[in-house]
Amino acid sequence: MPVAPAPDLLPIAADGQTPVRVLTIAGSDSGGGAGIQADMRSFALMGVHACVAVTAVTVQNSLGVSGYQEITPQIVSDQIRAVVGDIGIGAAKTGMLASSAIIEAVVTTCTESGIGGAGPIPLVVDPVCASMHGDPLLAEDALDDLRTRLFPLATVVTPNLDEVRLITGIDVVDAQSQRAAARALHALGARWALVKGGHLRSRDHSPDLLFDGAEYLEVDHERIDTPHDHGAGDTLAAGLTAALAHGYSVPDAFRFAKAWVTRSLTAAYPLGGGHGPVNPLWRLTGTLAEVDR
Ligand SMILES: Nc1ncnc2c1ncn2[C@@H]1O[C@H](COP(=O)(O)OP(=O)(O)OP(=O)(O)O)[C@@H](O)[C@H]1O
Ligand SMILES: Cc1ncc(COP(=O)(O)O)c(N)n1
Repeated sequence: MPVAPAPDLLPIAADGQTPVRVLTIAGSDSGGGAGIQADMRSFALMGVHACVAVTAVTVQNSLGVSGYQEITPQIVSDQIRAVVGDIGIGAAKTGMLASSAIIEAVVTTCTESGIGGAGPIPLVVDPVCASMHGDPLLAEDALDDLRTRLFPLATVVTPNLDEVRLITGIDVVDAQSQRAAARALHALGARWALVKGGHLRSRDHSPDLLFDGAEYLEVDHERIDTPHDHGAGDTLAAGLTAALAHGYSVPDAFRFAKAWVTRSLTAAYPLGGGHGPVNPLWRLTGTLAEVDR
């Protein structure tokens, strides 16, 4: 697959005034490291205006998630309609969706709004099932709706290896099983499947694999030695979403997003007594060229 070099930085505003807009449909993290808060930090630093449809409010810190309150499906749909109709968006992403009822509301509203599927607005689906601490963020009985209702709408799905196991039953341990997982995810209806390698804990690398049903594209990076990787998945998906909103192809958006999250991992910081967040604030003084990609 021929791939143009990923942009070092995304252009700030197409017309010099109003930036490209995106929509994140996700949960709030009170600790400020993942979910909507991770998305907003990255989007702001990528020069993208982010609209938000909140799905749930989690009670969370660096040690874990102790509870959450779902937003009603009607209010989730209303948030999406309100911003798509007035502000207009170039791409959207989903994160924590919590329940079958919220998945159904998101699928219905995205479909009628031209988001994902045959619509003109690309949709990145990060199928969040649990936090990095293992605390559930999706009802068990909603897994099938994620697979059968949301995946067919996805331009790209971005599961980590735990989510791959839940969704496909495949245990990814090496390059061969990572390819098998990508094929299984693509067969569920996503146009592109991105199997993230961050949980291949035994490896000294973190290879991510993208598949469009025909060809594989792997973008790898040496593992960064840090326990502070909270929000890494959201940050990768935010990078994809921003680049897609700018009109980049999925492979180019992937290369940009991988460089963005890698650079944000190198700048991650300790916070509280557990896992600190990845840190896109490097963008204020640094460049993507500072990571070897
Ligand atoms: N230690 C690391 N060094 C380099 N890259 C990493 C590391 N950990 C994760 N990544 C990269 O970060 C991105 C997110 O991957 P990961 O598989 O950890 O997803 P995730 O579990 O959804 O993230 P998180 O739970 O941390 O939010 C991927 O591009 C992955 O390769
Ligand atoms: C609201 C919300 N969304 C997503 C995650 C996943 O992020 P992580 O895997 O880093 O815990 C999270 N913990 N909280």
